[in-house]
Amino acid sequence: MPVSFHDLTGADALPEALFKRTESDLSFFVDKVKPIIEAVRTEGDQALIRFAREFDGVQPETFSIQVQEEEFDAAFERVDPEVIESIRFSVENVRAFHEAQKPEEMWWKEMRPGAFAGDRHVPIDAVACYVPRGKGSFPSVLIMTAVPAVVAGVPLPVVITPPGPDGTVDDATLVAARLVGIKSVYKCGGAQGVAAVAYGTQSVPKCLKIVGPGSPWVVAAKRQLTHLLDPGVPAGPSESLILADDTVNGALAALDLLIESEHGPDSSAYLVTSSRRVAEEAIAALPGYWEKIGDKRAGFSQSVLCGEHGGVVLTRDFATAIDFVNQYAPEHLEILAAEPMAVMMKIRNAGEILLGEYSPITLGNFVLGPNAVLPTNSAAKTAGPLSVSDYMKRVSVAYVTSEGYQELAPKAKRFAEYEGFPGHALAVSALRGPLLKGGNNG
Ligand SMILES: NC(=O)c1ccc[n+]([C@@H]2O[C@H](COP(=O)([O-])OP(=O)(O)OC[C@H]3O[C@@H](n4cnc5c(N)ncnc54)[C@H](O)[C@@H]3O)[C@@H](O)[C@H]2O)c1
Ligand SMILES: N[C@H](CO)Cc1c[nH]c[nH+]1
Ligand SMILES: [Zn+2]
Repeated sequence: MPVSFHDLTGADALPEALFKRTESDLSFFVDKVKPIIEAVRTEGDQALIRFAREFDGVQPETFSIQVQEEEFDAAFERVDPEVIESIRFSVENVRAFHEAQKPEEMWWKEMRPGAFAGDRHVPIDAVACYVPRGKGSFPSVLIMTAVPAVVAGVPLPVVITPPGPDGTVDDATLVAARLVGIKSVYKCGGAQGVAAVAYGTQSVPKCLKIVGPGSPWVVAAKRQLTHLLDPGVPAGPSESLILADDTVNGALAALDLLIESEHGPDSSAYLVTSSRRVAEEAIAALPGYWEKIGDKRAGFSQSVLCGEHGGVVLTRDFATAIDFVNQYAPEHLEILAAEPMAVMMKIRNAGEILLGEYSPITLGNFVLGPNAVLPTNSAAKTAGPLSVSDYMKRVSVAYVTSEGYQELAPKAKRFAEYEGFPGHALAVSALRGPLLKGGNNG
């Protein structure tokens, strides 16, 4: 299968079609998730068990939706100590990054003499972290979604994730949950999992917000339930751009192009370069890499890189390659260039930017510290990575003294009269003074 090659050296404009993701059209999934959501709303746990059997192939007769203590213990027994060590390492870095990012509990400043105003940051009461498990298992996503919940101080952080056919949650995901400090893990994924935390069931607590990436089933359900559940950073199928200038080894660019292309056929991944040599070296290197990653992942990577949502883009010059990045607004961007920092300053739209040959996307996905749950489908034009602030809301606070009131009240009264609100005006009129504990100083 040939790698999709888009030679834009003669093109006047960048073709819109290249900016499309599989997520762009969710109509098929939207219709299909409606009855699933309705079944969870009306039947609760019974529907979750039925869908776990239907969509996740769960076999055992008895099946507890909530993960039990002994299941966490058994997971620690089964997971390779080196994997546990990598999870610990990741948790440490991700926690340190998010602690540094945590907003202060409260700030305020004196706006005018005697008039103080600021913000308090208050954790959201209950947040669900979605950890996917379809085409793979994602303990790293548990870390990325649950660590900031714990750092933010969310009173009820819960994890939902699809069960495997044996009715258990992925072992490493349970190890990560315990190391992060998460106690409540529920075996439900897909649209039914999203519906469970939106409505609450006999086992699953109702949450106010859901964070974390997922398949189109998950994304479609989140969109249907926005009136009940804040859907958080829009994170769909993984996607990446590798931006390379003419100083780069094309085989290295191809190696890093491979990374996100192996997630699934719904992913997107392009190498964008103004160097024909880099493009040709990359295209030549890919088949050798596919041979090394097994049939399943090679199949996913090929369907992306040889299909409509990936491949190699050759632009007429490097400025056009940078334009491509800004219009595409990728989830992950890796810059391979002689001066990656200088190039970075020209990028306006990307979820994350990894700079240089020693910062492959893999490091960011797993262990570096920044959050790897990032906006997909061009949402990076307006949104950023998942962060501690996503688990908190701001509450404005203000306090006005008698002195401050004297200056503010007449100005506010004029506004109220102009906007036609006599009640607002009355509250700051001379009527107020005699009603105050402090006497007639209104
Ligand atoms: N943006 C990020 O940070 C990030 C990180 C990791 C993964 N991802 C993306 O998340 C996605 C994970 O998807 P996944 O499939 O591996 O796991 P998933 O858990 O999101 O989806 C699997 C679930 O989908 C449901 N489902 C599957 N087929 C169905 C059907 N025919 N009808 C109804 N429901 C069905 C089932 O409930 C199943 O449990 C991928 O697209 C991957 O690229 C993104
Ligand atoms: N690339 C994903 C975010 O788009 C994160 C991840 C987890 N595991 C592998 N990759
Ligand atoms: Zn990845």
